[in-house]
Amino acid sequence: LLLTVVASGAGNGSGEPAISRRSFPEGFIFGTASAAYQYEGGATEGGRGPSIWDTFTHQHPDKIADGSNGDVADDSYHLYKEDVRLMKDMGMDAYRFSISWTRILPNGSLSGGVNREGINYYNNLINELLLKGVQPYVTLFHWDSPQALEDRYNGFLSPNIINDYRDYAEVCFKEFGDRVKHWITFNEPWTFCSNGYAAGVFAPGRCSPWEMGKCSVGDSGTEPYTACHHQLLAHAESVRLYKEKYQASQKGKIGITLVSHWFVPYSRSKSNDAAAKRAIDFMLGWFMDPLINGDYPLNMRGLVGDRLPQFTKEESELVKGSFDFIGLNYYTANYADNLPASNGLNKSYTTDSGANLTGVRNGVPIGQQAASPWLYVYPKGFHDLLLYVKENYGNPTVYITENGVDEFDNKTLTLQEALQDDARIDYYNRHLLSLLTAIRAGANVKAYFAWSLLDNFEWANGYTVRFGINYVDYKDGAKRYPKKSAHWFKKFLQK
Ligand SMILES: OC[C@@H]1[C@@H](O)[C@H](O)[C@@H](O)c2nnnn21
Repeated sequence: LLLTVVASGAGNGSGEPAISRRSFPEGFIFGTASAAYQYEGGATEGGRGPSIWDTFTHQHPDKIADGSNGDVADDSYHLYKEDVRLMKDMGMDAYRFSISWTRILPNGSLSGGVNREGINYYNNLINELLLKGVQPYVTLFHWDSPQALEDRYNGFLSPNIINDYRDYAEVCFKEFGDRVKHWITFNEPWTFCSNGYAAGVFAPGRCSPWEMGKCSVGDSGTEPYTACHHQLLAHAESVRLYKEKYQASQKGKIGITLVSHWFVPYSRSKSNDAAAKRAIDFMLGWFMDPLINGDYPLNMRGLVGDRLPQFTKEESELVKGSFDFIGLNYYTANYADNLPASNGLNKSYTTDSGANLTGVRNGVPIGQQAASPWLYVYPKGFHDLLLYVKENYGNPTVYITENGVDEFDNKTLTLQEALQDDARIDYYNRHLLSLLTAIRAGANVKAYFAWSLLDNFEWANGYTVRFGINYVDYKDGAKRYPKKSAHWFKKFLQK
């Protein structure tokens, strides 16, 4: 009861960890997470080819809050050893990072050639991690599709990408699989397909003309579903390859990372309960239902109709059960009620669920709003989401692959002031407590990765917000400085 009360209510304010790693089951893994385009920089170094995020930021700087890009970012391409030192100093067990597809295959396809300099970079990073006793958890795709495949056949809108992705994954299994024992095929298909093809605010920036992204091309009512259908099939094909050809000898585990908010009915009514259920089906069920049951949720089938692709019998059997673990990213929660009936003309993923989602009810936010406007602090949602997955999807092995909070980049602060991230300590205190209550209620969670090790390029927000446990001084060679939360984690992680 105490843990639940504290997790849902106040943090402990003092900044001291309310709990520590010793409160968690023996062998529970703690780490930090990152992504190639947000961290590496070296965008044209070492033979790397352009991704759709290079194109998107350079062609549409107006779509990035500060007009910035990942050309240099945190310069982890050169500073990765410093990154490993920081995570080791905190006592982290593992590091989740993504491989840039175009650093390995600059033209996207195997036929375009393997870039040995790219292989070398990731070998150096993996070897440095293992030398310092930190386990690598590798994401194969964190939104940075090869521009060459976008040009050749519209990237994930074409089934051609399934083979190219599988070939790319096989190069990684072959080159790194002797040391990498945890593979994540895709990061958040939901975000890639909704922001990239419905809203049009992320690369490749496609959407219907009336959507907020002001896109020149796209269809928000069909393309999100097509792109993510191909991501699910590419995921399943690469899992089949790993299990048939590599898992026996390499003894690793493979899964996929999904994201979901928790959804609270706006008011107690059957109608709003149903709206909350549609909301989670359209965000989490979109992928969990195929992975667990072999088809999309009934809610989606009923509301999206023939705009939602069909799985063949073989595809359904290939996708169903295609994981050793489910990666889950949790940040926030929304209230859900019903969207007013639409004109039925402007079809879009963003309105198909018929659920109206907001962080505020009668003028009161569901929790403290962070710098990112979509992020409201609601730790109870973490517990409730994990119990929902346990009860509705057979309690699969779950790794929390991201959880975290941001503050604004505030240029009026001194460096010392900018390091005082008490709100982040409170966020982690409360969310780790909530996670512990869920584990004690039977949720099958085996790992937790904090987003993020460093401040980094936050997509359409550029560098205007900071998610790091360590501060990055972009005005001084991306120098790293531990924030107060880094010292908090060092205490929390003491064995
Ligand atoms: O927005 C903060 C972070 C991004 O930086 C990550 O790249 C992305 O995986 C994510 N999903 N939810 N929240 N996040």
